[in-house]
Amino acid sequence: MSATRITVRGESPYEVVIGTGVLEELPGLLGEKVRTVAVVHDEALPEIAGPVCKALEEAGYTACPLPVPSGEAAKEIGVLAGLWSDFARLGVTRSDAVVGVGGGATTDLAGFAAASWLRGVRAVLVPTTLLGMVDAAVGGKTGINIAEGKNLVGAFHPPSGVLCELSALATMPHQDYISGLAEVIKAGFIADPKILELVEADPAGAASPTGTHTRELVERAVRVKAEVVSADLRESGLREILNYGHTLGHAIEKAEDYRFRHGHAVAIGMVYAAELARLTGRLDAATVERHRTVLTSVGLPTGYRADAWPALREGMRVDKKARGATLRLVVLDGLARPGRLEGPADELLAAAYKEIAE
Ligand SMILES: NC(=O)c1ccc[n+]([C@@H]2O[C@H](COP(=O)([O-])OP(=O)(O)OC[C@H]3O[C@@H](n4cnc5c(N)ncnc54)[C@H](O)[C@@H]3O)[C@@H](O)[C@H]2O)c1
Ligand SMILES: O=C(O)C(=O)C[C@@H](O)[C@H](O)[C@H](O)COP(=O)(O)O
Ligand SMILES: [Zn+2]
Repeated sequence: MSATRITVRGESPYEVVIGTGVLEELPGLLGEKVRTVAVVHDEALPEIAGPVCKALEEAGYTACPLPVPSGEAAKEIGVLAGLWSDFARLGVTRSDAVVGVGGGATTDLAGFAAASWLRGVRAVLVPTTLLGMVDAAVGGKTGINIAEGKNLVGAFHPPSGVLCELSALATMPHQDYISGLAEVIKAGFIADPKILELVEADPAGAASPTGTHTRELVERAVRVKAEVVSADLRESGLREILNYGHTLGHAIEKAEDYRFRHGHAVAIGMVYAAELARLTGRLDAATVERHRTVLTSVGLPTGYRADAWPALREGMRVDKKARGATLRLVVLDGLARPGRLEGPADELLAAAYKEIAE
């Protein structure tokens, strides 16, 4: 089957290329002026980074592999500083490029390294996880974590291209795969209910990289993300909807010292947001229950420890959608009708948490 191309519009439009056997398209996404390519890759993925470097070398580029720690351990200032030193040693100039190969943690880091080096060099991303393909690599949000909160340091730096080689998904650990499925389901609730129908019709297939509808789920979620970021790159309004479930989700990740999968935290956060919407009369109980059933059907969590509430309430204060002391959450006014809950009272926030507390 030929590759699918989804264009992200904006100041510098770029393509998300989705398919099997698409690595050969990488040079085309880099452009002709580039000479040195810093290939920032998850250290656990030499079998993917190797062919990427080979494709670049064969196309005449100088590919320099730069392995970084797997997972969230990559999104740390020390790792970023190490990359800056590597770029200096390799002589990466403004006409060169960074290629990020790995899951969302790796591409968030690689993207931010590209954004910050010489005030911005070209980045092309090769996501290797479901989450990376449907969400992290698309849209230009890059960054790292600090102890005070998730993604608190970063930049908007859209890539010049995104290459989703679907065969990479075959080796993904199941829990990491369903973590990505949480973001796919998020796209279903905020914008494309057909996604929910596909997951509900075959939860086991949805939770597998070889499911009948894997490619359709990836493409639908990428289209949702591409449409939103094309309209609002810098999150001045519409883009906030992609943050559905993230206000509590990020607080859970922080409380767990970033050792809790992002998608699992977002799954819990979506049920929390749905309960908030129900308690404020926006969402019917059936749609709240639909959150629980669809997430549970693919093995995702929908509740969290009761005693964690004080820490989570505190953690939510650094949410990027807040304005001053006013917390703002994305909630649904109905299926695929995202709205905002502005300045909720503490009692309301606590009452919704009681509904998901275990
Ligand atoms: N920038 C954005 O818009 C955006 C969007 C969503 C999420 N994110 C971020 O993405 C991160 C999560 O990304 P993730 O879920 O991809 O996790 P990840 O990058 O931490 O990868 C998860 C695990 O999968 C392994 N892995 C990656 N690809 C593999 C493959 N093909 N085969 C076998 N193992 C593989 C990794 O080594 C790691 O152990 C979080 O930091 C989150 O904040 C960013
Ligand atoms: O692209 C966006 O915008 C999103 O909010 C997508 C989220 O899935 C993603 O986790 C993002 O990194 C969260 O951004 P943040 O600004 O809340 O850190
Ligand atoms: Zn997310």
